[in-house]
Amino acid sequence: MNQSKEQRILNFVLQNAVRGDPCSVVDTIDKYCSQKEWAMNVGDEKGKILDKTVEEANPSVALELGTYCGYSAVRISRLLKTGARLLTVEFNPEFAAIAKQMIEFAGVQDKVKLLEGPSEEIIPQLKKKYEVDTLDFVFLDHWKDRYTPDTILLQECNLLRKGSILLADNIIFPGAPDFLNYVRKSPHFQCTNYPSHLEYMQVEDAMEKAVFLG
Ligand SMILES: COCc1ccccc1-c1cc(O)c2[nH]cnc(=O)c2c1
Ligand SMILES: [Mg+2]
Repeated sequence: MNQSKEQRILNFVLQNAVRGDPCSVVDTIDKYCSQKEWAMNVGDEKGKILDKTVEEANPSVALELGTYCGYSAVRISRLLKTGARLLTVEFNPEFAAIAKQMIEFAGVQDKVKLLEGPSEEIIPQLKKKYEVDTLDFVFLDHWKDRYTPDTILLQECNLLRKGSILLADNIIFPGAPDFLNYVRKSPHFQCTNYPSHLEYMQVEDAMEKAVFLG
């Protein structure tokens, strides 16, 4: 049975990156996906915006929606302070299996908890099942049509606190117009747009930061 693209990405990392070195894993995925096969990792250009936002948030508890191969989970967790943790949600079981191995190879498994299932089912479980009080940082990088309902759900579940930082990928491409509308019109969010490019391409994209005001 021939391999998936995601399996090929993982294999390239296992053979070329340094075990236990998150930066080497991130750089190796970028090398493969810019030179051999495009894949929907946030990439290095938008990754630098992600890094800055994570450093600004300095989260004790972070949530990622959309793990894919684990690129941004490794990228985020490498910046977390001692004792801080990242919960990352992936709906696709094949992607989750790849990401689990990627996270373990990078050596960040003690900081990252991979939750497999639909975000709309997992978000309401975060407080009781995963012992979350509130989220300091949320990276939205899953299905664009879930950005708005999941942002509303996070509020309904009292998972945001004054100052919680949301960062959303793919604001332009594939695009999340309803999310942009929602957060920019809401009195509960202070928004900032970060123009960038689609990963590994010379196509316009952007990220949107939305700080919850309480
Ligand atoms: C499956 O489409 C892949 C694709 C094709 C063309 C342009 C953009 C994308 C794209 C890029 C991303 O960063 C993404 N991030 C998260 N969930 C996505 O579905 C996603 C899609
Ligand atoms: Mg994306």
